[in-house]
Amino acid sequence: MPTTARERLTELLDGVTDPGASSVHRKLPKSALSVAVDGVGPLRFPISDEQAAQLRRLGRRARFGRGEQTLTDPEVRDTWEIPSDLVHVAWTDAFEGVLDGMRDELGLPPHCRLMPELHSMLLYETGQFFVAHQDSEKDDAMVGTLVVTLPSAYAGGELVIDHRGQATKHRGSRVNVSLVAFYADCRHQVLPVKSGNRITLTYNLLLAGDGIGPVAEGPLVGELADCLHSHFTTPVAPPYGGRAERPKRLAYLLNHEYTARGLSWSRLKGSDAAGVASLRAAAERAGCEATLALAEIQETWDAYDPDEDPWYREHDENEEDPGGHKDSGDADDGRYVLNDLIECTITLAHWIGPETGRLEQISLDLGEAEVASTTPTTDLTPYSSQYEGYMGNYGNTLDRWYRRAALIIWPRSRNFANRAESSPGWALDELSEMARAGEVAKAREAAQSLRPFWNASIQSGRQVELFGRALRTAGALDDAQTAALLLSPFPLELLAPDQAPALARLAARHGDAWIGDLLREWSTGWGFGPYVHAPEPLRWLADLPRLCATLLSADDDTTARHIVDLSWTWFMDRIRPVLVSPLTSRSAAWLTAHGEPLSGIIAAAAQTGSTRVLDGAITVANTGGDQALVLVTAALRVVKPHTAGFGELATGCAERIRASLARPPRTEDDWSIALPAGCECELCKVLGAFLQDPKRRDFDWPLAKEKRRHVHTRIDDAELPIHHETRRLGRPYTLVLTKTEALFERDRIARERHQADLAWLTENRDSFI
Ligand SMILES: O=C(O)CCC(=O)C(=O)O
Ligand SMILES: [Fe+2]
Repeated sequence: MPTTARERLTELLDGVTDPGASSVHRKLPKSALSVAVDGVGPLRFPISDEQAAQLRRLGRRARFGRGEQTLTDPEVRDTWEIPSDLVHVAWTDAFEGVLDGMRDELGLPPHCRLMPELHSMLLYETGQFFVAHQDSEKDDAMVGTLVVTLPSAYAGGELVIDHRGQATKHRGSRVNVSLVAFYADCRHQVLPVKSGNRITLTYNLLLAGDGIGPVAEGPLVGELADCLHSHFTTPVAPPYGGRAERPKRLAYLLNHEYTARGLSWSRLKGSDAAGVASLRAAAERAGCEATLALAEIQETWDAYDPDEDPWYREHDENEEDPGGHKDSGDADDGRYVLNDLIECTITLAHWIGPETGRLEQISLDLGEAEVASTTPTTDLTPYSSQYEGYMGNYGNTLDRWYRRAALIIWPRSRNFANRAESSPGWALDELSEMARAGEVAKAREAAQSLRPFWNASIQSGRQVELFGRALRTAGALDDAQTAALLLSPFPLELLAPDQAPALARLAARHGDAWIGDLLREWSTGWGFGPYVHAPEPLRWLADLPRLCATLLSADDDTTARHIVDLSWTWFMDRIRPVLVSPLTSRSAAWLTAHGEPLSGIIAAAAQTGSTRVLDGAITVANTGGDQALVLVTAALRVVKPHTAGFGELATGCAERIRASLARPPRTEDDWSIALPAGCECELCKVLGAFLQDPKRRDFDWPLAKEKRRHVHTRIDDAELPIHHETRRLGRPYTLVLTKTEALFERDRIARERHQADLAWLTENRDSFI
């Protein structure tokens, strides 16, 4: 007994839509067609070995498509293709009738016609084959393929058509013409020919006329409309708790597969035509809108590889081995054993724009309660899959990706909000359009309906492109609260100089508090940890002077100063932990990479007169350790000569380097090393004392495993010039520490670097102002 409206709807559709065949087979007498090939003459049926040999001489190795490419690979496709401009085919009238019969059996509406378009003539000699594949749609109107096998004597070479795990084998004949038509989404293959020659003509089947299915008669449409009504009025609790809400839409997944090119109201395959026609009529009756869409589906299964030894997996304690990570393509997919479906996400990626009628890119995640289908996704073949072996934190998984078409239905009352959620760019343009037409109040009200999902839709969409549109729309709607709503989801680093004037206009209109709040919100997205590699905001900071110059020339000092302030705060939060960590090769490289953003902030601070920032930078340079010196030197190295803001920094920096050089160099017998702060434990006290002692070079230290590990880690993290080794003798083992010559080498290199920096600073003294 179906319980939800969705289940009732699925059952109704399942009951009335005749699934139609996915492939159909006919035999015709050999008199049904005549074929002549230039250079060979008329073919005589059954085709003799001699004529086959003549065809072979005209043939080229057949190619096949993969994605955008056309390839030859005899491992995939081993057959000869006779150039189709040499081939002339004449059918008797019987052919028309056969095509109409095939159309009906495939479940296509009676008022349209299948139009065959000769694609190629193929010759399979003994041993030749074509592995499983799906034909590409070579024309927008193409719905399937027709394979005509000409009469000849051969064995093997069966055409195997797969549909939802069911394989149908078709054999040709010595005396008859054999015709097989199938939908373009069926995978098929030609098994190796065991003896003789197999000769086929392949046709693209185009659908002519309006293929929109008939709307079922009787009570069905009314019943479906009732289901839709109850679906949209019954709140559903989310699977992981929370408040029950009414579903916003219903996505009915179609039975056949469609490519972006082939998705069209008038070219639906088999049962889909009738199902969609009835459901669309029901949507109309229930006051709903409907359109066709393409969904990306990802399933994650708890799965295992029966060939993998489970004992080995569970008992493997080898620390060196991070676990068996293995990728596999779909060819391997079938060998895994599936346990539970852990997760399934369905995202709409394209739809036929309800207004434009054209395929548009969208991005919208569907909830479980928003999806219905008569064909379970597991019956289909994934277009890609990946097996992930045991990774330590949870078991093995098999990910599978599918593409499915869907009819999306939503209540007309939610038209604006629903479409906006799938396509935020459309929503922004639509709001601007309303405002331009003088309907500003209506536009503001519509904008309010975006609130529940606006952040999420913008963050999953193409933000760069949407940002400019959001600024324009916020201007057109001319209301502080609405503008804040529309703009809040964006990150600050999207703000480019050419958008600065639009932002300055909004700031002037809505006031200092408004722009302050907005900028603060934009900058909270910058929550990166100190070692996360995040080049985008850094590049944006380096370019800050250009942005500020544009704002200043638009007379917006306040916004410019706010931005410099927020940038400095963010930058310092990011840099602070590294300034107090040991200076290692890794942290030095990281700090150097921050020189350019720092110079951007300082130059912008000088432009905007932000003394807090300028003073802050000087304090860091004068009071920070060697780490700060690395950072500030890197910043000075990249500033353009005569950029304001750097004079005092350059002087302070030079003084500190001079002071450091004035200290006497390490003497030959001084082996003392400072252990950086960071741990106060007993072990570190012992380690620190050994390091500090200028006389001691070696230390044999009996220590248990965990303790040895702690000491290693301290030494390695700080890149100290100490060699460490475990002598595996006695209990506990002995950790052998030895100070290395690198200690002196490093000192020498540091002095040389200081000398070079000082010389450079002195030489360029006048360019820092
Ligand atoms: O030769 C056949 O039976 C089928 C050939 C085929 O699958 C193709 O050309 O795509
Ligand atoms: Fe094919």
